[in-house]
Amino acid sequence: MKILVIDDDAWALEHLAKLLGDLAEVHTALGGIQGLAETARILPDLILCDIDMPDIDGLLFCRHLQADVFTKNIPILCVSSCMDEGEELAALTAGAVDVIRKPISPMLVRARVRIQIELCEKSEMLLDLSRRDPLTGIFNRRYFDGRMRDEWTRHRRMREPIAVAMVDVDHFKAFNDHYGHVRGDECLMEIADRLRHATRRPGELVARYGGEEFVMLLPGTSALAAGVFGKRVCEDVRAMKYPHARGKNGLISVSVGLATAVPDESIMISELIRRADMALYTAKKDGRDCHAVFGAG
Ligand SMILES: Nc1nc2c(ncn2[C@@H]2O[C@H](COP(=O)(O)OP(=O)(O)OP(=O)(O)O)[C@@H](O)[C@H]2O)c(=O)[nH]1
Repeated sequence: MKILVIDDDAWALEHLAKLLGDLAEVHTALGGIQGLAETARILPDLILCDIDMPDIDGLLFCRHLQADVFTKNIPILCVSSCMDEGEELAALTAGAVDVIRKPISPMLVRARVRIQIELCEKSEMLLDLSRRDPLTGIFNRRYFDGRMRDEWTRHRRMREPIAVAMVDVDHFKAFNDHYGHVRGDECLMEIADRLRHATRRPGELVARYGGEEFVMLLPGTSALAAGVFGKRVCEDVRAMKYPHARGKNGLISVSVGLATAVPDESIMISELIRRADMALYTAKKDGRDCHAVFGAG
């Protein structure tokens, strides 16, 4: 948890930093301009900002942060030496979450900062929960969709290939029928864990797409590299040696369909996913426990 304290008065700055030092990692900035630079550099979780500063005042500072998508959600506690109701309202309207009065009461400042830290931690937890699949703990489809959109735009700009792998557990209905749903759930958790370990490179991601189907996002991956990846995923799951009485060779296995594209105006994300799905269908038709790359013969 990083707190940035901004004040044009060096003494007040040091006093506040000392007061909060045991609650979080405290950074300081002398004045609004330095405050903006420090915000961009460290992206703090919480900011305490004096209102009355000669370069950029606290209200303008709040508006700057509100206007930027990367900083608009950082809570700002404004510190004011003015007892004016109008200024307090202006600060709250500009985006501050609360206003602290100078001369500060150390106990009240600490209590207010603690509340904000707790709120930050709770919203971080909720954000994480909203991104995850409750059974397996890996990312869910909604998070995958968002990341895919971001990566698609980035790859389009860089004119680089991006690949998607659809991974489907083989004969899973038979697994459930034979061992029951609880064992089925346990099996999905183990497979998710194995797939998570298979995504090693930065930017790679695995998500539960639904039911017994997983999706993997592979940035900067050509068709050739996608094929190598698909083969390794099948091998990794095979190596689990997870018993499946009605599976191929008595073990759990997966089929993997992959598709790759350099994003441009001729193709949409949904088309890439459809191609990966078609490749998955090919892998199932080829006998399962194998991979297929769309368009690769
Ligand atoms: N235990 C458990 N089973 C699930 C879950 N989600 C989906 N399933 C089961 O997964 C099975 C998927 O069956 P099918 O779509 O027929 O596919 P399959 O039996 O794996 O056959 P192939 O894909 O052709 O190899 C169904 O029986 C679903 O009930 C889950 O969260 N937990």
